[in-house]
Amino acid sequence: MTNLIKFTKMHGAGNDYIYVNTLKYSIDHPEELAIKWSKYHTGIGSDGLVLIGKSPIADFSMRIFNADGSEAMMCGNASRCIGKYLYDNKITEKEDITLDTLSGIKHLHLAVSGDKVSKVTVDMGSPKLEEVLVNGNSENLVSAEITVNNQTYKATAISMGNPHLVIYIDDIEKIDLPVIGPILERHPFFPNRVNVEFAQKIDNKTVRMRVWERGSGITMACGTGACATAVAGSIIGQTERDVEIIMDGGSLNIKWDEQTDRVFMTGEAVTVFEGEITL
Ligand SMILES: N[C@@H](CCC[C@H](N)C(=O)O)C(=O)O
Repeated sequence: MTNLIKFTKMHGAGNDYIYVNTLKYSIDHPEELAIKWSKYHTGIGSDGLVLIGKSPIADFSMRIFNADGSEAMMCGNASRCIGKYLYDNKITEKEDITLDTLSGIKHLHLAVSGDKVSKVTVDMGSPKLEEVLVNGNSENLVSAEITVNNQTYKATAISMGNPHLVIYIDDIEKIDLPVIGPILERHPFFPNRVNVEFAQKIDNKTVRMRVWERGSGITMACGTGACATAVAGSIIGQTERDVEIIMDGGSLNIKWDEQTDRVFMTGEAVTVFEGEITL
């Protein structure tokens, strides 16, 4: 008997995932499917696989698998797309949704135009300084030196529920991301690997950022990475707390609220196509 799974391909600023509603279709080996389906030539093609499910403590749940099959704690772009998926497919009528993730419950606020969601704001919670491992000791990196390929950068490590290494530089075009990204992803400071963002300040409220994602490589955008970039920029005095982060595939507005310490991410969510695939 063939087992046909209905999926939806969606993107947020070009960060593209395959979405499966596990309330209808059960998926019992997502790590393998994320690898197989993410391949552009022999699969569906994506940055990874996202499973939408039920939760005992929130309206819905999200699980996210990178293109290499590793499971991630959080995904900013996927949380926005899930808001659109649920509302556009009439699975919920709510415009405020709680989402159970491996990094806690996230709140989504949907901007609806007609009967479709155009933008989503996600309360990403409070950022933390990510602990890195230096000579066996746990340390924080805030504008601290990290050397790769004989080049020293000033880096800040931030957790947005998942780990990020943010490096502000003067000219982002000078970075050979396909070469340096994988080296930094597996730098000994990060035994569990890390997402890497190179950022260039345009002005106090605008940053150009490129990302090398842990487990997926170069992606067109990264929601948690945009949040980490905004937080790092503010901590090291490069930017204000309300900024536009321009990535290869589009931009996100990130606001780090001074009163609550919470980070709010706002951006688009787009449905690309739907399809069916055999397990
Ligand atoms: N693209 C995502 C983050 C996906 C997970 C990341 N690669 C990790 O392993 O932590 C986003 O939009 O936040």
